[in-house]
Amino acid sequence: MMPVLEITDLTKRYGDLLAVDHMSFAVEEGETYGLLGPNGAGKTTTISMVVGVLDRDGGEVLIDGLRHDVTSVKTKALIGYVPQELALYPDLTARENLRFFGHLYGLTARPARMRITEVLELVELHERADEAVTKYSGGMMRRLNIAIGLLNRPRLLVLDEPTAGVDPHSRNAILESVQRLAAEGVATLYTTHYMEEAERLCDRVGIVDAGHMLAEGTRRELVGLLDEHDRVILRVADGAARAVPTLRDLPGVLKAGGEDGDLELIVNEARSLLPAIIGALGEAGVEVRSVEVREPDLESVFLHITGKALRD
Ligand SMILES: Nc1ncnc2c1ncn2[C@@H]1O[C@H](COP(=O)(O)OP(=O)(O)OP(=O)(O)O)[C@@H](O)[C@H]1O
Repeated sequence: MMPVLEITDLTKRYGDLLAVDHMSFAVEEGETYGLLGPNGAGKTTTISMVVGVLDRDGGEVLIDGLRHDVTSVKTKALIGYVPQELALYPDLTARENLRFFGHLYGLTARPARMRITEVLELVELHERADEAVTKYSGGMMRRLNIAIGLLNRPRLLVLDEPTAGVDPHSRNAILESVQRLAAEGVATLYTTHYMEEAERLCDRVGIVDAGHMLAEGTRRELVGLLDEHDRVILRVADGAARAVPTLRDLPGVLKAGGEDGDLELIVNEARSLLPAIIGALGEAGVEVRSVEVREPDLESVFLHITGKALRD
């Protein structure tokens, strides 16, 4: 299958600064790809070149296999771009804003009306669509900005830090919209410096720092780069030592130990093993009081690769 977006050796200089250095990756249909990196890593510069608002100094961008740059009209029509800055008319209602932008995109009245209803529902603003945008919260404005980016039914949706600084309700609405769009086959390129969000939303993540793509893959693949495993810590009523041999025999348990009221296990995949662990303890007559799972995460991966924390 041909990827919706394929970039090769994308490069950008600002004077002496190599802001993006031979960046390459691809995003498939229905895939959500996250660029994860700290401020200044080059995420915005990369996606500005991807969408064609910024000239590149080197490399190639293909959208649906077609060469794409700042002057490409045909490929630009395949992209929905939602920048960090809001571009809205505050005195108009959400629906009027959408009508205005729909007109700019060349949508005629009837299809526009239908599409506007669809995108309003997608970002969960339909109930407040006829209020002036001045009355909206920051998160609602961000959702309206996304709705505008969706008007032209993009094949590729590009979102630059869409949840930065928004309230939890809007954040959820945004993440759910992206998930629904992915189910419809939209390819999404997403930048964030929130590790949890990249983990929850993205099928694959590219870890970037100082203009470089340091590693990419699924969460599992990236965590697999670490020499770390999941850890399960159980607090039990009594008989901890008695349970240890039983636990060691469970498939997927690499190490088990315990004394007093605590048991600690090193396992392959904690979440899928928990029922077996708790079941085995029950059979051994050991009562479990609490369970804690510690999994290595993308933050640990970033730390491992760069030697520094993702957030300052
Ligand atoms: N127009 C510009 N002129 C000069 N330097 C720039 C320009 N735009 C960005 N830079 C620099 O390029 C580097 C990458 O910036 P970029 O905005 O792409 O990073 P980012 O990962 O998107 O960070 P943020 O999350 O803060 O947007 C930074 O060092 C930044 O200071």
